[in-house]
Amino acid sequence: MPEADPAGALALRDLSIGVPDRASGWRTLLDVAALDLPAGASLGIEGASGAGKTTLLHVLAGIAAPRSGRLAWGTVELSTLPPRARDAWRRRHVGMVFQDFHLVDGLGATANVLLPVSFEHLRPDATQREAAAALLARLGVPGAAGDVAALSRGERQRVALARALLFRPPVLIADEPTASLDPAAAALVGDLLVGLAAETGATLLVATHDRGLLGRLQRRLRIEDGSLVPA
Ligand SMILES: Nc1ncnc2c1ncn2[C@@H]1O[C@H](COP(=O)(O)OP(=O)(O)OP(=O)(O)O)[C@@H](O)[C@H]1O
Repeated sequence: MPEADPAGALALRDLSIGVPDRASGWRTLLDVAALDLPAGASLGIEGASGAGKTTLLHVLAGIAAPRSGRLAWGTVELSTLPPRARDAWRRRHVGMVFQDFHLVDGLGATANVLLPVSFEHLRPDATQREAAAALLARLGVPGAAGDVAALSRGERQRVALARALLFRPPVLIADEPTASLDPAAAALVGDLLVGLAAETGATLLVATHDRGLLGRLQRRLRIEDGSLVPA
């Protein structure tokens, strides 16, 4: 097992998370007094629909800002960074996997895996192409050049997983990654997600209702009545 990158250690203090609200201006979804995760750990987050799982993951990924409090990954105080600096941090440190894959139809699997390189306004080099092809082969995705629209849902999620892992990020965040898959595909994607996070030393955060996937994670918390409680 590789040593986990210290950039993947999470520390939250007095964090308050919510969403804009038309009537009151702001609706708090979740308050976290303290949460620490060592680099390389895995955490599952449960909670009823609308509890705030996605909002929490977005804050932890730096997509959205907390209302107040401290959020640090390693030595980076993410909660103090302006949006552009948060985006730059996220591109270098976080791999994201979503329930609905976020693939670009019309492109092949390899091209989809290489999309983060294009987001940096760069052309993928030979090493990156080889890394993408190797990941897809490792994940058992057939026909890397063919249109991803022709792939099964489980195969599409494996392409999304390869894309999240391309830069071997210290943090892997997955939002209901198995929810739209049949049981066999969900089990395979769950195994790969947990296995590859462990193999690369990444800290893994997963919001999910999938009991099988939750059972493979080291720690489980539940959003209940605006707090994070042991699940
Ligand atoms: N940008 C936004 N503006 C206003 N309200 C929002 C915004 N994003 C989410 N919400 C609301 O915040 C609440 C929490 O949403 P969130 O998507 O985080 O929940 P969730 O636990 O992930 O739910 P699900 O399991 O259904 O995906 C919901 O009531 C949602 O409608």
